[in-house]
Amino acid sequence: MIPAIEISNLNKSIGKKDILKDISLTIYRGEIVGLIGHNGAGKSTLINILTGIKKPTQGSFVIYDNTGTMNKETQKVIGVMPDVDNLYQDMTVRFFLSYMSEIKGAKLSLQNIRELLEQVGLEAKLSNTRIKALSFGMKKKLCLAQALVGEPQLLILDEPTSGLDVHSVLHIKNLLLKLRGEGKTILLSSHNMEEVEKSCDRVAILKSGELTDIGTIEALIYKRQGVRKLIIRSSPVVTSDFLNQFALNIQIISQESNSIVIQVSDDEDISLLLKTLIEHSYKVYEVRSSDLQLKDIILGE
Ligand SMILES: Nc1ncnc2c1ncn2[C@@H]1O[C@H](COP(=O)(O)OP(=O)(O)OP(=O)(O)O)[C@@H](O)[C@H]1O
Repeated sequence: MIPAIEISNLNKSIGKKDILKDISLTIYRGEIVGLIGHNGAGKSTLINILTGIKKPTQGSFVIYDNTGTMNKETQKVIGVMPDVDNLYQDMTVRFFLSYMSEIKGAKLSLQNIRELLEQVGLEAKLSNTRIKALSFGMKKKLCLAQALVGEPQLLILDEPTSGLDVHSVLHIKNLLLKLRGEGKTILLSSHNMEEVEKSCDRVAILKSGELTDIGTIEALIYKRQGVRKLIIRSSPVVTSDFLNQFALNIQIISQESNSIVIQVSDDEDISLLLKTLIEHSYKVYEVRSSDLQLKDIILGE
């Protein structure tokens, strides 16, 4: 695995306030990493440091073999979404994208602009519209289109889907997965835990400026929960006597009037349980995971 971003002992203080505390983190090429944490945890500050908007107080980082500050080489490698408020409101969409591509040393044809807009889910006919006439969601997609100018190897995206409708969120998620398939690296911050669960390979958790954990979602959940749990709703409800009678290697953790929560360590045990229930004319209405989700992890932080 080759690193795309290597952050070493990064600190950021403003006045007497420590905003980022000793962050060390490696993001590998070709992965999507989600940066999550409460409001004020330091996500935007970290992203702003990596994208050259803010300077760290201490520590260093390497992006695609370029150390520290944003130079021309790094700029070519990174695609960054600007803040919606920083868009040039009087420019047309087309002029804005051409202008931004020139800054990056890329040249966009009208066809390239149309393709970029379509990629982010904007209609190509919007290319002659002034930015101030776009809705918030459209502006947000334009910001993403700008990040994609020049086909950068690394995308650093601060809340790319906040404020977007469900279709657009899905569209952007699929776009990010497609880009990852092409070998791009993506670091994104988000409060949308479902989006993070569905698109990120690993998740980094920031809490009050500290990196408290990083790993795959499964690893983060397993670390906190330790075991796999399933809810089974059936008629009649399954009892421990039933499990003992058939020597099923399953432990009941809790029981409701119409369902049980079981702890399992092997998929085969689930299969055997369901088979036994059906053979004994049990009606199984629902089998679902009661595993923690990312939102539970954040709530527990
Ligand atoms: N210019 C500044 N001066 C003083 N404090 C600041 C400044 N910018 C950010 N902070 C503080 O730094 C901390 C981290 O802010 P940051 O915007 O990085 O958090 P975040 O995790 O992105 O939050 P959110 O999820 O709300 O966007 C907050 O406590 C914030 O008040």
